[in-house]
Amino acid sequence: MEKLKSAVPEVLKQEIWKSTPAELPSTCSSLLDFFHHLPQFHQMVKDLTDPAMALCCKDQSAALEAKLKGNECFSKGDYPNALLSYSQALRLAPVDIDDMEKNPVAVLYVNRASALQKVGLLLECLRDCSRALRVSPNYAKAWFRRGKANISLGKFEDAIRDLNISLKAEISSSGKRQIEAELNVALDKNKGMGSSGKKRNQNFSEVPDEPDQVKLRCLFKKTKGRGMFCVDDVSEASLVHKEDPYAAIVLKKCRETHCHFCFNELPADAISCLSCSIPLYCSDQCQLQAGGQKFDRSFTNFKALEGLPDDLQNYISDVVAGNSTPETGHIAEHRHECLGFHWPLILPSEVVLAGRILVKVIEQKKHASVVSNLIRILDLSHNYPQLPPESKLEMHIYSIILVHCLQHFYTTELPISGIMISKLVILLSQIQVNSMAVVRVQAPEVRGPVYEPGNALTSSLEQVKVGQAVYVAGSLFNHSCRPNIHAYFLSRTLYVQATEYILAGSELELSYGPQVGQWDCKDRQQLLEDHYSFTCQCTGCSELNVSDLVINAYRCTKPNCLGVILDSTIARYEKQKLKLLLDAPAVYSSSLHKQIEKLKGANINEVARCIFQSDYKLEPQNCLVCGSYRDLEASCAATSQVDSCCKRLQDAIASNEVPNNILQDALRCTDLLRTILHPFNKRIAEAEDNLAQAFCLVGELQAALDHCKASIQILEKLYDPNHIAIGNELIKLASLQILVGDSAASDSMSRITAIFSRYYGSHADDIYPFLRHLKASQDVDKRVTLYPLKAQ
Ligand SMILES: C[S@@+](CC[C@H](N)C(=O)[O-])C[C@H]1O[C@@H](n2cnc3c(N)ncnc32)[C@H](O)[C@@H]1O
Repeated sequence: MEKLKSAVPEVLKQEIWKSTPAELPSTCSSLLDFFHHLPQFHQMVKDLTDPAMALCCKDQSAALEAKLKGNECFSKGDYPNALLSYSQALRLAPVDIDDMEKNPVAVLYVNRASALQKVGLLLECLRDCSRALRVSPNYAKAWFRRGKANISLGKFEDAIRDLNISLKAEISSSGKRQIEAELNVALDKNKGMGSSGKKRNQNFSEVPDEPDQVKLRCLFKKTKGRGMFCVDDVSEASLVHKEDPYAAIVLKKCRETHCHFCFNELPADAISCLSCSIPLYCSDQCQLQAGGQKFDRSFTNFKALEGLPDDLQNYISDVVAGNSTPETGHIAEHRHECLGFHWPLILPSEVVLAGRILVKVIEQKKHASVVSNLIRILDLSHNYPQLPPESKLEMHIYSIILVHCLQHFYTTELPISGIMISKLVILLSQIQVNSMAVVRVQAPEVRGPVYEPGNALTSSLEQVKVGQAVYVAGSLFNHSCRPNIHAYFLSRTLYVQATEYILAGSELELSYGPQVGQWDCKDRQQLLEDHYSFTCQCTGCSELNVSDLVINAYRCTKPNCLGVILDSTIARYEKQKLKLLLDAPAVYSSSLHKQIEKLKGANINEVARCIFQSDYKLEPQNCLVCGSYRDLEASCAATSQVDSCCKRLQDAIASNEVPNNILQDALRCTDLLRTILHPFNKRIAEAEDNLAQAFCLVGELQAALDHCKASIQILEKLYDPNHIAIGNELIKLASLQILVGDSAASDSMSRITAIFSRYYGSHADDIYPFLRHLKASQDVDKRVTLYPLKAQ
């Protein structure tokens, strides 16, 4: 990339840097023309698309090597490593579905199934046996292993069928004896079980009914462009929108850990793409959806299995067919990335995502051209004019490279022209503004019962980004730092839920990241400018709110005064909000009144009063209530010393070892912070939270509980008390209360349940499985804890 960039002549670079969307066809044509005459460019495209050089090809000898390593580990009883080696071998092994007798892939699946059975993963073992049988339906060992797994799962009737088929397929007499012995076990157990032996796989959890979605209307407003508005009143916790992505891609850092189609965590029996060694999937269904290929084996009587009764023939057909049914009209998103090309491995995710969108448009093309379809289908906003010059140049270059890579798959359907490239440049900037990060909750480790110390979780619940996706309708929700809706993901489906009662005709606004209570106005605005190139016009950034006044404020020097002292940058932002309010004469009186009422409603009247008493003068360094002066330079220097002490405590917590001197220092520093910062400053909440974790680790649970409460009390001033951030903190509190046997735990649990269902509806327990553990822990007999306890 850098080489191509530096090869571009200065004059052309300047043109591109300054280009507007209208000038794109011309700048794209010029760059395209320049690259067509540049040998370096042709070499780069060749390297990215030459199957002979591909890093992603299947490799028989590497697969064999991994298999042998797996066998070695297995024979030594090292089953976890055997599992890893067999998985690696499966990823690399070419799939030759014509070789049915002793197919190496089928052998690998059975080997992995054996390792899975050894580590107790029976369902995974069963699935791998079925996969082996899809490749080689008369593979006696696979039926045998399947039968054994079914016995362990208590599914004796299935086990008897598997073993009978295995017996028929097996040719050696020693093999037959082994199968017969296992068959006798299954028959005995089935007799003993009576009707319960008929049990089928009950692994599928019931999907709760989803309520009807709310009626939405897309309207245009001068400040934010198009946005989504509700037609009727929307009650709290209603599902307002649900959508599958137009296109999606797993993030590079999650390639080895999450399914490339649904983005769920990969199970131990993950499978790979049939044609290349890059994507990994959690199931046959995801593999099929993404790759569009399937072991297409309609079962016809195989010689070895001839003469079996009809019911067993049907059973074989069921197992061999699997449960993958391709949807009609489905477009496989990975197919074009897969013929030995390795550009999808090298190019940035958003460029590969643009490729997936373009391919979908090509595949959906009915009568119109690709270019006009691209505009019609993806009528999304973009930020091209606001992009930094270097990004404009990079988008030009990546668009040209992408179109050339795609041409190896689509030759005639994809014309390479300045216009085509210009549409791709716009598509890349649309992706930047409109794509959503698909997130998953990082599951905390749930440890054993509370009376078996050494169990732990104090850290906050983290959301990790696993994918990037474009939702066409979902892109029309604007941002607010005080959102009234919340987005979450199940698999790759977007769900949007109302977090409060919303009046008919109101705009439904999501948070693109920063929220009131999390950061101050200046930091929120900065992030939105940097990532999305817009100046936020939401109510959180244009109306006064207590949180923004106190979150980073200093304490008044006068004893007992709760007024805030702001530094000059924050004061500037808050003054701006006041100015907006005072400059709007028509709404002045009612709007000001409403805002002041809201501030009072926050139940910290002392802070709210500062707005009245300052005569609308928000002077930095002076208390907004009494005017007392604070030297902010000295205060800043004092708090930065505190920072290093907090850092030492955090490091100690991370190492699970908190020496007493570090804990005592942290206590002193937190006291010092209280003398400098406003009592509702977020840094005090963070210090209290660290102390809670540290006290927990040293086994002083009551002290931990007190600091945890102190932290939550501050956060409740910064956020709405029903905000999910408070819900997350309450989880820590509840787990501590349960540990010390505090009866207030049940109140905390009720609040947690209410908050999580506002944000996640009936999916809360599925997304946060530890909520179930926490609920179970209320029952003394089953107590578990999520909080870290003193190590034994
Ligand atoms: C994902 S799109 C939302 C739909 C967009 N308004 C449209 O007309 O297509 C994001 C863009 O909407 C605008 N936007 C969203 N929230 C905004 C806000 N709070 N203040 C100002 N502009 C906003 C910005 O132009 C941003 O780049």
